[in-house]
Amino acid sequence: MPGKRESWVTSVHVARDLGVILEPAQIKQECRSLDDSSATTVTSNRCNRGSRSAWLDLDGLEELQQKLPALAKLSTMLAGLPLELQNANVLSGVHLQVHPATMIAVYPEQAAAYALHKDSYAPADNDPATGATRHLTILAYFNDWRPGHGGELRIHESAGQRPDPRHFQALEPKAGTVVIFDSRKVWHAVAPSLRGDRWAMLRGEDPSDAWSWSVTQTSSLPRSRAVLYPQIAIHCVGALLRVDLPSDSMADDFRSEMGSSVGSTDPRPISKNSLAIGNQACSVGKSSTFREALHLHLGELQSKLVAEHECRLSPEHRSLEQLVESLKAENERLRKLLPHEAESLKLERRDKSHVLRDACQMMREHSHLSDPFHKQSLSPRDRDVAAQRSRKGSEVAKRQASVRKTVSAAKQPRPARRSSVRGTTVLDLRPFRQDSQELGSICSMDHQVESLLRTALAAWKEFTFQYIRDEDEDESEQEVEALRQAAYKEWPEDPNSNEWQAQLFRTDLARTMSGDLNASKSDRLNAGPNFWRKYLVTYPSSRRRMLWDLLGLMLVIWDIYAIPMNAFERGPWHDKNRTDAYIRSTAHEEEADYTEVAGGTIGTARFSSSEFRAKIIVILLACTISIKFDEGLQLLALVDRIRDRFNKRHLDEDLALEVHLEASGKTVAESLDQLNFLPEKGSHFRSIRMKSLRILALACADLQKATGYLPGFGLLGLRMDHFQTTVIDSPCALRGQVARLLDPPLVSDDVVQVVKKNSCLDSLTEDIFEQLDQLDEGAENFASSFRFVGDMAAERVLLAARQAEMKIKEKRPKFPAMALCPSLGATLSGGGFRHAEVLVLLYPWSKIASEIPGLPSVRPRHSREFMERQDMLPS
Ligand SMILES: O=C(O)CCC(=O)C(=O)O
Ligand SMILES: [Fe+2]
Repeated sequence: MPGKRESWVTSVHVARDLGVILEPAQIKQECRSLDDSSATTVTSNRCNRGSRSAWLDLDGLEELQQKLPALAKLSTMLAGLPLELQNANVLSGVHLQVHPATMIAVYPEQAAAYALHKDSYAPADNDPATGATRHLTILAYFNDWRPGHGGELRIHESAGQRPDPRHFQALEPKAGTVVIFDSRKVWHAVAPSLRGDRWAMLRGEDPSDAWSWSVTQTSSLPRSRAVLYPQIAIHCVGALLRVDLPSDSMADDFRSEMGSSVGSTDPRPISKNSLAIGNQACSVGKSSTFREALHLHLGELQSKLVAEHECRLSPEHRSLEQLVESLKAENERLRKLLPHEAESLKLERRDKSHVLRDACQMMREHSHLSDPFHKQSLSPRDRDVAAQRSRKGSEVAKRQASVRKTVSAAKQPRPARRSSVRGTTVLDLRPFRQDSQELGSICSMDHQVESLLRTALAAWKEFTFQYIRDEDEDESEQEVEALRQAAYKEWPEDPNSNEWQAQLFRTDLARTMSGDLNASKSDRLNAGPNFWRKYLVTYPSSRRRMLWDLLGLMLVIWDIYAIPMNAFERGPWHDKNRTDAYIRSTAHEEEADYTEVAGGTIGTARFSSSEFRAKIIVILLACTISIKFDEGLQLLALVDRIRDRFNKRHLDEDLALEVHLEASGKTVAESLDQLNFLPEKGSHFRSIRMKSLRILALACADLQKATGYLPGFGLLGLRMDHFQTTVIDSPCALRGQVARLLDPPLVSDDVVQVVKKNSCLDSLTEDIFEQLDQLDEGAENFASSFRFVGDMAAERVLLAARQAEMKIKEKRPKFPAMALCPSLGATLSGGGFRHAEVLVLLYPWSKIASEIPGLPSVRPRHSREFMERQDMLPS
């Protein structure tokens, strides 16, 4: 039965946690030996970059079994799946053939990825060599995958013809995961593998009989028990095709398999996970046979756990529901009993804490005696003690009755009511609510007894507070509060909240059971090495506590605001005396808006500090940057002016970096008039340079995302042609070319230089120069990287890179030109985009890609209205 999921997900079926069966360690070892012996070759596919693969031939199975037994086993297991699926009637009439070979592929660390694709573009795009149209893709993984390792299989949404590159479901290539999908429908990609080599086994089956095996041929393959498992797991976890097991004999098989894997003959442990999967399967699966099998599995597992935990629950108390019922009855009984007890307690009101303690002790005694577990488990000696305690209890009652007689005008006790008294303890049944299923009963007996008593005590306490409140309405609040706090200290509500408190309680319980009712309070409080901790606990609804919390909240809010603001250099908006400050803040906002528009790419903080709201969108077309503005005329004027002066100065040169501007509202001349622009101050050009790095980084991230992380996309590189450090009359401080660079070398994290606003420019230059100088002529695989935050550090990076390059050119004229490739680093803090960390790679300006293939419409996320205004809608 198909599960109710989004249509694009239903056609992908995933089975996880088959690790026990897949034997990942052995498989991986064999994979490595395969790779080491050069049996793998580089995959020839224009979407696939860097992966290597090999084919395992089913025809030569015997040889394969000898050389690579684990791979052979997994391969036949996967090859057997179509037959199993066909037997189970889940292929809805399609008669599959089976490909006679299985592919094994490795995506080496940081060196491979697979762009968005389908495995079959039937019917138009048949494999020209064979005419085959692949129908079913089967993948199995055996990697020790952890978050951050990359290499996820991305299943993209593809409602229409074109998949949405930003909308996908990522599946981790973890050991034990098997994925099956329709090769003709499902668009998918493999994210770059970031850590460790990523291995996968892949089979593609198709219905054409031109060259493949018939499905039934696979029945002669060795049917290891593993063939059975993925199918079952697929049935239950995916909740998709059909849930009945195909035949009774298979169900029997499964049962016996389960039995043997649970029993002690199998050295491999049944993990908690397999139980969780089982549970999930139970609720999802509809197959009675399968459920039976699972119950069997759970039953055995449970008895194993029970044995392990030495749980001595008698059958009649197994069910927690029963326990709760008896507890409720007990509470009811206590409730009836309490008004009379309270009547006598009233007499001793002068020392209420004392009363409370006595009451609690009585209660404990009571609960202890009526607890079914104790009756059942008490030794004869314990029973004697208990009987003694019971007599003692009735003595107390007698004493209280006699006191009661001496009160001449005893009032009728008020009925206990659930009043809204502040601080009333709510009856706490939490330990019992958690899990009423079989597994719940495996919780330790100690805990149940403790919970039972604690709940009863809570009921008692609740009543006592009510009573006090009812009787002493005239009594001052503080007194009641003091009492409550004393009680709170003595009887913490949650036994698990604090180890020490739990220990205290256990000490109490032990004392109660051994008859030592007179143990003094101070004795108990001083028990344990951490007795002073109680002084740190404040009653939750006390004013002191509330004040404390408020103070904490304010500090947290301040930190959220202040830390990102102070961590880096101060922004120009702090400088009230600078007349050009507003230009910079506008420039800053422009970037903020850019990020907002690019929100799909980077979760950003929006910064809006002034009325200069600039709407900007950057579209990268080949080597031209177009900037479209909506508002923000000051910024517009600034950029316009930069361009004008720039062009005047460099009439004779090609301008690789073109800036197209469009404005609405005032004319440029009008804006220029408004622009209080002081070029000699110069420092705001830092932010312009920084801005160009950031915009490049953003554009690159955006384009990579829009093209589905096509690894072939490369990086956007900036080549500095002209760089002016001291600005005299020209605001043009940076001139360069932007291009897409292919095959940028990878740099490992540990050689990244951190550049600060006060880093020494000369030594930075020297460092880079030395690195460059060590390289061979025409070196292409060189890369140096810098990490920094803020305009001043950006200035240093640009200057140092430029100076080092000039220096090396002087010494070695043939040295290749360098490019800077910015990308956004990890710490995009709350202080705004200005404080985003930028990572800049410096490497040879080579292998330039001339155009970006299939450039998608930029930012489809943006509102239609805005796109219309910006002429962005496709005609
Ligand atoms: O390895 C993977 O996860 C998928 C590989 C793939 O899509 C392919 O080879 O067609
Ligand atoms: Fe694929």
